[in-house]
Amino acid sequence: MLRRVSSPSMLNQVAYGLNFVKAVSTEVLNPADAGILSKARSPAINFVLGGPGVGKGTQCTRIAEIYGFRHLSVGDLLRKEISSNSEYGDMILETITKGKIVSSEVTVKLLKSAIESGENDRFLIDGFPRSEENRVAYEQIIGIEPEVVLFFDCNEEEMMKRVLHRNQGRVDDNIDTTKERLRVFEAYSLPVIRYYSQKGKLHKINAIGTEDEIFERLRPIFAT
Ligand SMILES: Nc1ncnc2c1ncn2[C@@H]1O[C@H](COP(=O)(O)OP(=O)(O)O)[C@@H](O)[C@H]1O
Ligand SMILES: O=c1ccn([C@@H]2O[C@H](COP(=O)(O)OP(=O)(O)O)[C@@H](O)[C@H]2O)c(=O)[nH]1
Ligand SMILES: [Mg+2]
Repeated sequence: MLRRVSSPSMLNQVAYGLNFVKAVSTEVLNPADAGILSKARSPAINFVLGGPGVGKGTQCTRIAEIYGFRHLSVGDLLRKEISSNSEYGDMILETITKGKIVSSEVTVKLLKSAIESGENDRFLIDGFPRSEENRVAYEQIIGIEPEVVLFFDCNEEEMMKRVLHRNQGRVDDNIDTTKERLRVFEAYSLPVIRYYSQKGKLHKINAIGTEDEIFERLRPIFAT
């Protein structure tokens, strides 16, 4: 169970230059919880990164099914919060609609409970961390080093085309929000990708091709 304290945020949001939505709660996770999952276990974590519409969700579904991972789309976790009328729902909807990044305080809390729930201990975390600030918050609160970080690489024209053809009724799948998501990806997510590249954990995948072709590029990473 996460407790909260009302002291100033332990995450130096300004230092990471994030444009936080003003309405976001100032509550923070208690540092006493940092790095500790409440169940005595050590899950295996893999991150799946890439711009909007690049095919993260599509490939995660396949990898999860064939190689027995639990697929956690952080975007889906946030959308569930909106539809369940949680206290954060309005703020999350506003942030997603603008194509910005939701506060780590909320995202990491949701991710932590999702990791703690269920039986499967091997995770594909899809679409997170989206910024260096997300990454640092994850390290402080969850603290499990990812084994593999996938980066799906694709040109912006193709990503825009895929988003606009996605047809899932998402508030953010329109030209203007997707332009902003592409800008946010470049400004905030690429530094995370560079970080894991420098750590030798990054697997860059060419995301151009058929779904089958891309899955074949992923097999060698997981079929060990
Ligand atoms: N290799 C591919 N070629 C063309 N379209 C694709 C490919 N992979 C996925 N798509 C389609 O592109 C859209 C975005 O895919 P999705 O998996 O939701 O991406 P992401 O999770 O990265 O935003 C979906 O409509 C999906 O069916
Ligand atoms: O860790 C995350 C994951 C998602 N989002 C928000 O949720 C949106 C949709 O994310 P998702 O991963 O579902 O989009 P995709 O990249 O798959 O199109 C993003 O643009 C962000 O506004 C976020 O703030 N933090
Ligand atoms: Mg997705």
